[in-house]
Amino acid sequence: MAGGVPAALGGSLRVFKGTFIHSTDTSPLEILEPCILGVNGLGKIVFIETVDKEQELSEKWHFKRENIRELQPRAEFFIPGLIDTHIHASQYPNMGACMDLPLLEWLVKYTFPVEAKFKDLKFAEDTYSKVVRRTLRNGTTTACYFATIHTDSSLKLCEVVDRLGQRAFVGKVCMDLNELFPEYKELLSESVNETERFIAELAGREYPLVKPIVTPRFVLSCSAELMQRLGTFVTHNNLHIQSHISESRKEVEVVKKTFPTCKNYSDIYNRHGLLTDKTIMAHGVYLSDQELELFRKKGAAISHCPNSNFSLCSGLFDARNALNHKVIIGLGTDVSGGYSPSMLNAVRSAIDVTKILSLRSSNYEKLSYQEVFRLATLGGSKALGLDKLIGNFEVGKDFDAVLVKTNVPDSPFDVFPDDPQKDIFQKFLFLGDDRNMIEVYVAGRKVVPFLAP
Ligand SMILES: Nc1nc2[nH]cnc2c(=O)[nH]1
Ligand SMILES: [Zn+2]
Repeated sequence: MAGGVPAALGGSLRVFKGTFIHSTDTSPLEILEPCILGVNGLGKIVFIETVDKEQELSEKWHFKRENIRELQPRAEFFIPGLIDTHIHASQYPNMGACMDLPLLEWLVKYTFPVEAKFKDLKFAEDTYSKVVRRTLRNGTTTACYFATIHTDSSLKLCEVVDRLGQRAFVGKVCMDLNELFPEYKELLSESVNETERFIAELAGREYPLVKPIVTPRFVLSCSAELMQRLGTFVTHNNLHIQSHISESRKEVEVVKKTFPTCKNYSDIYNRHGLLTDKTIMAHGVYLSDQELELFRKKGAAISHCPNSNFSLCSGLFDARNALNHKVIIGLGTDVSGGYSPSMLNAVRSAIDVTKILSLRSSNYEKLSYQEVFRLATLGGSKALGLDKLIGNFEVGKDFDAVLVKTNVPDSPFDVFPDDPQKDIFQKFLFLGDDRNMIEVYVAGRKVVPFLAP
């Protein structure tokens, strides 16, 4: 135990000294160096101050100098845990393959068949262990997962997430329509009842960091009655919701034909009670300004999934326009529409998108790499309604963090003596990978290197 703080004050205190890099509401990139940060036994940040306060802090918090974990100057720094606001754990077997078709054909040929396999609990357990370990070692401390329509296997994902120490929302997928792959769908009543069972059973397990999220797949997979029943259910139980919206041109066209009396795609979810301040919708590539305005009014968020939008040739999401409309934005990998499980890849792809958009109109205001980093951390926390708890290194928040080391033996990039800290960070963002993420913490607990086999 570092310092010897009485258990009543939150158990053993851990103290880290070095560089901390994060975002705030007012600044997309703050490099806090050198700083000293304390984490109590409950995993909460209890102080973060400049090092000149060390003496004062050690008296107040009763820690000794020899118990401080000192980071190597320049080569090591902490960033907040990365937040993947949209990932299909059940599509992990296809990750990196099957990207030769547009969305609607891709779903039928590759995606529904792989998801159907999760009826088998053993397959689910093996696959879910792989995906959670993969995301954790890539610095994803919080993930918002889609599972499949199978309740018990969705609960298995919750169990694996809890065992490995990640923070997550997990959704049992709801879908009562699937003409083109009828083996993979539920009856309307089944979808509602099993969602209720999933939520009740998950609550009973009392996993501290795993929460349920109601998951109608998207408009084309759900009958109006299913959406209505889920909408009523979330309203009564104040639950989170995730789905897909306005991802590809073809999809938007079919949706319009299916709901001819609705104003637009967003209006369909809204009329069924599914667009709330606890909603996160993936993609939103073709949302109109009027729809973005509705998102802002409702407090609903968008998960920007640039790799997927490229890989399935869906389109280019204009994050600047959405931010100008004051819509909350997070970043998502959308595995396996997106081929990478890494949020660093999501950051790079989002930067590519903003640059491509700037080529199309002369005074386009590109997102900076700092702003995109903020989307991957603080933005994600807001999109999931967790910004009081995580997203940056503020006192009172949980310590969800990644310890980055640039000079690991097989580092994918080189640092030069004249590189300022900002450039070292930028090199990590553009070139780093899991080899550089030597420790990952969730709620103060070190979860990488892994806790469990
Ligand atoms: N990218 C993506 N879009 C969807 N729309 C409905 N289902 C899906 C899915 O699994 N992936
Ligand atoms: Zn998706």
